Amino acid sequence: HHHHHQSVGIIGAPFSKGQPRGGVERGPDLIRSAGLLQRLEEQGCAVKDYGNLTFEEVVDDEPVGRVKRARAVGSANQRLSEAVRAVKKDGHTSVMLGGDHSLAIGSIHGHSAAVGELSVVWVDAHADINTPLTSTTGNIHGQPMSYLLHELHSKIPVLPNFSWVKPCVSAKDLVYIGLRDVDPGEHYILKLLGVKVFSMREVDQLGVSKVMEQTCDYLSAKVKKPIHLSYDIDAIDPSITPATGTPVVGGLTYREGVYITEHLCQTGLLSGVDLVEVNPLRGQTEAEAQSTVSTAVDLLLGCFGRLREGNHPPAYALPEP
Ligand SMILES: N[C@@H](CSCCS(N)(=O)=O)C(=O)O
Ligand SMILES: [Mn+2]
Ligand SMILES: [Mn+2]
Ligand SMILES: [Mn+2]
Repeated sequence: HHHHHQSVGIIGAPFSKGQPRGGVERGPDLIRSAGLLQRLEEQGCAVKDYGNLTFEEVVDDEPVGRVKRARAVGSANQRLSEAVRAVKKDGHTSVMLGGDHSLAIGSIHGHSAAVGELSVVWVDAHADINTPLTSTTGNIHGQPMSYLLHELHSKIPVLPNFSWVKPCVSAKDLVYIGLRDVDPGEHYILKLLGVKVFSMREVDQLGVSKVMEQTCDYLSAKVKKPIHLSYDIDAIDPSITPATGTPVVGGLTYREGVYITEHLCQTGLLSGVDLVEVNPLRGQTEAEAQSTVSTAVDLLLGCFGRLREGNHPPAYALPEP
């Protein structure tokens, strides 16, 4: 048999209705064709590709209050939740390739259905914690965390195709890294709930290694829980990853971005990963799309044992003359 660092289950979620810009649904296949699975296997992972989910067409998905495309988003995430739960039940670390960040609703919900309580590390320029009533855009990719937190449950109105969503994360088990574009309503929520936040100011002040040290100390202060890493490619500076829907200057360097995944990998607690918001149509050139996709691949390889010092297969032996 072979030594396997990790057993990885890949789910493609080609979904874009959490936001208005076409192209983000191309993320899963672009990340695959950039060689993700082959590279994971080369570094000693066992990889199972569960393929791309298909989502039901929803007609007449009229706004509910300000919330846009609720029926499509609710339906897609219910399907994703089932799929992630099954991947976890098969014993893999789940990797959900987006698609927009509204997919974190299903991914985290399904992960928690399989493993129970978990910690969430949310790496993003944005907090994505608007409630349906604080959101000014109505785009659900800016709201996913609000549906998942126990502490916000009373602030969530009834939405069509959302009745299946049960809050499953406690505010004390959530850590943000990379924030630099947070709405007033979101900032109020983060302060009210005392959510742990390492904004880009803290990244500058502490450096990424201290941020990761403090993140892991904070999350394991009481009970070590499986970690769900929800990585929005727009956490990285747009000079590196411009092909995304809501780019914000002053982001993480490539090196900081990879350090985050390398560090979480070595905790041995990484249990589910999202990689979202890669949108090739938002790049001005093919090269910009390629840089964005290849960075996404490298971030994922860091989650599963790749080290910049180099790697070699466990069974490696020098060739004899
Ligand atoms: N805060 C804004 C922008 S949220 C950006 C969503 S994402 N998933 O981080 O790209 C909103 O609520 O629409
Ligand atoms: Mn062995
Ligand atoms: Mn974002
Ligand atoms: Mn996001």
